[in-house]
Amino acid sequence: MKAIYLTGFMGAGKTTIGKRLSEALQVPVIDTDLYIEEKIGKKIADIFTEDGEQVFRKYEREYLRLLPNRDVVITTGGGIVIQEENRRWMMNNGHVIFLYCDIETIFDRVKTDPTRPLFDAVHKENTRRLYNQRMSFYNEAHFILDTTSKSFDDIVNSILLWLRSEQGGNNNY
Ligand SMILES: Nc1ncnc2c1ncn2[C@@H]1O[C@H](COP(=O)(O)OP(=O)(O)OP(=O)(O)O)[C@@H](O)[C@H]1O
Ligand SMILES: O=C(O)C1=C[C@@H](O)[C@@H](O)[C@H](O)C1
Ligand SMILES: [Mg+2]
Repeated sequence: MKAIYLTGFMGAGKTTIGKRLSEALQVPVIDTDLYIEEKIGKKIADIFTEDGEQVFRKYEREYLRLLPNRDVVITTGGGIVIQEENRRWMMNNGHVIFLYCDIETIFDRVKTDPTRPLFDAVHKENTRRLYNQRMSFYNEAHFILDTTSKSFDDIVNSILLWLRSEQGGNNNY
């Protein structure tokens, strides 16, 4: 099976769905944010404050290429799609699945959280702007799934059905 890249805005459910999907498919899951934190030995929030967003984006771009591209679920950072070369890499190397979620639902899901430096739950207009700016990038996916009012089980089942159709109807993904 080609790698599955789960994309979407902060709070869209990438980590939660990625874990369940990896269990269903019996392949490992790798989270790009956690991978960077382990390799650099710093929390994302500290990379942003100490080194700046551009340095984080460089790590994101470089490490994406080092990850396996078969038999794996990769849950990506919410901003991975802003770099064109990342979008191209993922589209060429795996199944890109965009977990869409309405922004107001995202505000309900994600409260103020210091681990997400770009998520501003106080000045919501900043977060809405970021969300709108990125939408066309997220939409460049192989499969777009609206998760807004769906349960975790429904989301995972929809992805499995789509994967099966991509593989010509067999279950070997
Ligand atoms: N479909 C859903 N229904 C209800 N709650 C959800 C759904 N998807 C995600 N959530 C909740 O929203 C929160 C954020 O989910 P999660 O951490 O999986 O998102 P994420 O896309 O990985 O976010 P980030 O980009 O910030 O890492 C969690 O508390 C999760 O339980
Ligand atoms: O949406 C974003 O730009 C980000 C999302 C997180 O997953 C982290 O990758 C980081 O906080 C940046
Ligand atoms: Mg996550």
